[in-house]
Amino acid sequence: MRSISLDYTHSFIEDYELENIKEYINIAHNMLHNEKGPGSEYTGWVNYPKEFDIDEYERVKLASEKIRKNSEVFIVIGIGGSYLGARACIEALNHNFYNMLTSEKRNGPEIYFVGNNVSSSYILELLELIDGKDISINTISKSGTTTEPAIAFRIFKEYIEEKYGKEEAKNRIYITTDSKKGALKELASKEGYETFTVPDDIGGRYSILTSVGLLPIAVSGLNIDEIMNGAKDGMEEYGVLDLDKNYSYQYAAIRNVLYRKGKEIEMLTSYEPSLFYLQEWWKQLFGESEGKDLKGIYPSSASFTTDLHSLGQLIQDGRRNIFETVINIEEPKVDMILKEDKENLDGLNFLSGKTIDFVNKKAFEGTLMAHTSGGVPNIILNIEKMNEYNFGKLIYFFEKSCAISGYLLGVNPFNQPGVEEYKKNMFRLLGKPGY
Ligand SMILES: O=P(O)(O)OC[C@H]1O[C@](O)(CO)[C@@H](O)[C@@H]1O
Repeated sequence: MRSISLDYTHSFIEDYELENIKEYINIAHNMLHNEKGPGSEYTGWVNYPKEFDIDEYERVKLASEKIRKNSEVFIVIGIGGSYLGARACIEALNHNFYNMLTSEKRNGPEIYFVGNNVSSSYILELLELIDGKDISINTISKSGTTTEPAIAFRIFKEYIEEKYGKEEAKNRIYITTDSKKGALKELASKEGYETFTVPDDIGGRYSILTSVGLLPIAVSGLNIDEIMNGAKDGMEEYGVLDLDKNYSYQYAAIRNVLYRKGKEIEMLTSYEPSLFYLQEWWKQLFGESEGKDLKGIYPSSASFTTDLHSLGQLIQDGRRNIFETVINIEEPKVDMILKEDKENLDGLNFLSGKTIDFVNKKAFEGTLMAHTSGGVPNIILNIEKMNEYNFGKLIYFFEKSCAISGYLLGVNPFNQPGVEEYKKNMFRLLGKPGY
């Protein structure tokens, strides 16, 4: 039994439909593995779990230990692929109320993310929140020129220098950026900050398993060795060119078949609120990779049962253009049994002796029945338990299926030319020289 498995028996897809697409999967696999497809210069993530720079990896661990010792607050500055992966992992695997725990219980600094918007209230209220606490910051930007994190870094650099002085600030500022170029690289070299690299051949949205994700994840106390072990096993399991055995390729194939049948919206759902940022990370991965050349599945997400009371109506009875992919965590982190109540005023005694997760699983089963009876195809991704190992494997599962899916669609899954449009307009409106 594999720790992550895919069940497409509720997707309304017949085996022969997958059989029909097998040859295209083979082509996509060869394009990716032989570096013959568009964007092949950004496929360094494919072998990364086995070929990463061990010296840098050890430096990440040392830096994380130092930060855990000298900081009550750790600030992660970055946007898109430069923060979503770390946030997804930290939230999925740590306590649901991590930042609110006492420091003894949390066993690591509070972690906040900034530079992923341009909200003055957000930035200033964060500064207010951390006032008086010892902090370190990690600015992450592959290009080193993205406006949102650049503004946040300017503000937090000044804050930290005023608080500690320029010399001590150097012990508390960590930069993750390109190995050679960009404003951030230049600034880091000039100021003498400890620097980590985003490999040249790995784009932002595929970078979670590099220092980009690993430093913040390690600061939160999670075991990054286990994450990399999971990714390494994922690399083996999802490298097999056999559609019958490769769940990652099955996921790519099923999405493609559904898209051709007019299912243009995919909703990634979960019954664990701690997976909210995993869903956000997934949206960037698939949205930026596939949404181009007037094509692409629209990646959306929902948190159940919460959103069953809002979006549920639309899914059940609205336009039939949606399919769902459900992340089903088989074993919850913790659980409790519901007790018998003598008076039973709420009428819930029929549940006594059952666990809360039992109720959650029945909600999942009931929703699956309802939505499939409403004609909504469901793909189920069963994950035995959300731990570091399975998280690393899941990341690799999605990255691999996204690349294959992009090639099946006939797009370059590794560029994002459309993102530039808003930036150009914003710069022009702000009066940036050259725009
Ligand atoms: O790491 P950078 O260069 O700051 O880019 C951040 C994000 O901005 C984008 O380039 C565009 O949104 C993403 O692809 C990337 O993840």
